[in-house]
Amino acid sequence: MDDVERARQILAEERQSIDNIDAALVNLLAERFRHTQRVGRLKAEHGLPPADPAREQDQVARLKALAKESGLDPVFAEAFLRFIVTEVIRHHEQLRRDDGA
Ligand SMILES: C=C(O[C@@H]1C=C(C(=O)O)C=C[C@H]1O)C(=O)O
Repeated sequence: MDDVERARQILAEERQSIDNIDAALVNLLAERFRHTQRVGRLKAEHGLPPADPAREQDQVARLKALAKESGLDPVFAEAFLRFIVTEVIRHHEQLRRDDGA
C-alpha cells in the first residue's frame, strides 16, 4: 500500500469515527430537548419565567471548567451552550403562549 492509499484509509476511518460521534451528539441533543420540553411545560403551567439567567451562569461556569479539563476551547463550549439555551428559551416562550391561549 502506498502512502496516499494509506492516507485515504486513515481518512475513511477518522470519518467513520466523526459520523458515529455526530450521531451520538444528535441523540443526546434530542434527549436534552425532551427534558427541557418537560421543564418548559412545567414552567408554563405554573407561571414561571422561561429563562433563568442564574442557572445559566452556573451551567456556563461548570461547562467551561469541564471544557478546559477535556482540552476543548472554553469559549467555544460557552457559545455552544448559549446556542442551545437560546433555542430552549424560544420553546419555553412558545409553550407559555400556547398555555395562555
Ligand atoms: C431548562 C431550563 O430553562 C432554560 C434553559 C436552560 C437550559 O437549556 O439548560 C437553562 C436555564 C433556563 O434559562 C431551566 O430553567 O432549567
